[in-house]
Amino acid sequence: MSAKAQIEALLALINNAAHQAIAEYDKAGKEVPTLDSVEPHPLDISDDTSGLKKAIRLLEGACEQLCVTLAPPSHTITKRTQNCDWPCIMAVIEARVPDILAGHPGGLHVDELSKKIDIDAGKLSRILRFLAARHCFTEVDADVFSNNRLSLMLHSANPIRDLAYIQLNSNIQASTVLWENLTTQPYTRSHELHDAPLMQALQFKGSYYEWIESQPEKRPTFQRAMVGFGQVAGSRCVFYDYNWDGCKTLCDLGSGVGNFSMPLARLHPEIHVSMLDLPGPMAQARALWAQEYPTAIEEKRVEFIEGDFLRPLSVKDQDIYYVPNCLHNWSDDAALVILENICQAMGSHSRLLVHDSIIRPLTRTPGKRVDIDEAPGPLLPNFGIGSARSHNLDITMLLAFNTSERTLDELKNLATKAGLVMEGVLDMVEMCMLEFRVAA
Ligand SMILES: C[S@@+](CC[C@H](N)C(=O)[O-])C[C@H]1O[C@@H](n2cnc3c(N)ncnc32)[C@H](O)[C@@H]1O
Repeated sequence: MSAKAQIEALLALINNAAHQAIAEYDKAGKEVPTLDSVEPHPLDISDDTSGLKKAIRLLEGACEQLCVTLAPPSHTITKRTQNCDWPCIMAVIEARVPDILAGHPGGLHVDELSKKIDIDAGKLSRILRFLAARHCFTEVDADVFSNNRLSLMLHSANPIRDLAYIQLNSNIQASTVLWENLTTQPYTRSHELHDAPLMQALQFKGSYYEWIESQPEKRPTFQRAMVGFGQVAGSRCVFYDYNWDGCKTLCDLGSGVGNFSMPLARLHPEIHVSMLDLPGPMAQARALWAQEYPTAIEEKRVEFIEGDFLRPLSVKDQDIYYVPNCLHNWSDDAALVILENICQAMGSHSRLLVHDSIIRPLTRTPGKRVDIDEAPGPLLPNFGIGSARSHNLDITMLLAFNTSERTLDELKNLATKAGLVMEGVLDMVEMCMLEFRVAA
């Protein structure tokens, strides 16, 4: 296809995808909010966001490919290497600027803001101006800033803020040693968790989870960040897109505080849930459920198990074993041990659901069966920037854990080695859920 034909095709995709996105907002009962709006749209907090996610994946993929095609390459590369979102977002999170502005709906002059947070007004103004130029905060008058749809995501009451904080903190620190980690001993060819760039940067002799366990004050932020991740990844569409009929017992492995288990227990009170995680998260889970869903505890519909999925599991013969966002934290060897432990606990009726981000192929293989969505040409088959989060997560795993996100084939092969057979794949746009049974 010629460049001109590609450009026309991309413009058509952009037009269609934008109209699909508008239709999703309308369907949710309210039209698309303007960027300076501070009222959440029903779709912002909906569990069922697959339609919007599909439209945005196409839109972002096509817009980026169009810009990269038409802009001089020097422009695009320079733009990417001059990314100053990281330090500016970190500064407004640390200074709690969105929290302060929440008390000033008409906006606050930077001189007043500067007095409240003790940061030089001129420097603060430039940081806010940088972010406002990217639609995070609104400059309502010269040097007067107010919150908007994006900046409210960084308010301390929003778990997306915790996700941003955790990711920025670890990625910024780990990035400073990545090159050294890739090229010097003992890190260069190591796949050990304790040799991850972040652990090197922190000079911590252990893995990421040992680091988190060693700092009780960091645990709540991490678990809230996981709530934020579940929201942004649209994980809850699994409640609508998977058939839960017939499930009476479920073991949620690496459950955290129950991002998945609590809504499931509310939607399906007939299911008994066993949550299993390390002692720190389990203590947090008990406290959270006692506060937010005591009925489930009183009715003995939920069990909290301090455990280690790298050891044989005590919870046997469940209808479903559910592993959300966990395998990517482990090397192939360790992930195989986890899968083998689950396989040994499963009965013939049991199903294992692995819910993770999937790396989609960047090449098309004619004749190969495709179990997950593939983008139409001239987009890259993985939707390009439309799938950016899986690749960002892949690099985040490299930085913090020395591990990776996996392709569908890589996950399938690991599970086969563990004695499992894949029964199906649920493509949830950003995440995938793979269903397995024990091999006969
Ligand atoms: C990325 S978080 C996912 C949390 C939750 N499943 C979610 O999706 O929000 C991974 C979880 O695995 C837990 N974990 C780490 N090592 C573990 C182990 N050896 N045994 C059990 N859980 C573990 C962590 O404490 C953490 O809660």
